[in-house]
Amino acid sequence: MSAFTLSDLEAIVAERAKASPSESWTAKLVAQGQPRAAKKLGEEAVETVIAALGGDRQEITAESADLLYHLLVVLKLAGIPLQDVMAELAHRTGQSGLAEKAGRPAQ
Ligand SMILES: N=c1c2ncn([C@@H]3O[C@H](COP(=O)(O)OP(=O)(O)OP(=O)(O)O)[C@@H](O)[C@H]3O)c2ncn1[C@@H]1O[C@H](COP(=O)(O)O)[C@@H](O)[C@H]1O
Repeated sequence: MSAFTLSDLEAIVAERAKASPSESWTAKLVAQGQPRAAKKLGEEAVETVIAALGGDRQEITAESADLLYHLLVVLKLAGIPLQDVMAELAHRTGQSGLAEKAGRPAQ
């Protein structure tokens, strides 16, 4: 199993967002703004749905990777740390310990 995490990818996105748009897809997307990034996210979501319906494991895996990457770009442009999303997910488990661990106070 890979030790690479979404947090690692979030840090890469933050770093590459500062690069020149001519040398980085991330920087290019960020420079084009949220409408373009959100449209790209939508496209990747549709491609993931199509792959899921096709049932090819490799395609589903590749499209899911594209989807998660583009989601992180959209979150970056929205100014929302991944940790906030994880805290929301933890909160939904109803386990206050998990929610606090993910950075959201238990309610
Ligand atoms: N995980 C990704 C990742 N997934 C997908 N993509 C890019 O997303 C782009 C869009 O994918 P598409 O299949 O839609 O390509 P396309 O049809 O040519 O794009 P358009 O015609 O829609 O413009 C491609 O250029 C992919 O390379 C990614 N680009 C970057 N990353 C990560 O971000 C890091 C930094 O990348 P740069 O910002 O390019 O340095 C990389 O090392 C990776 O870790």
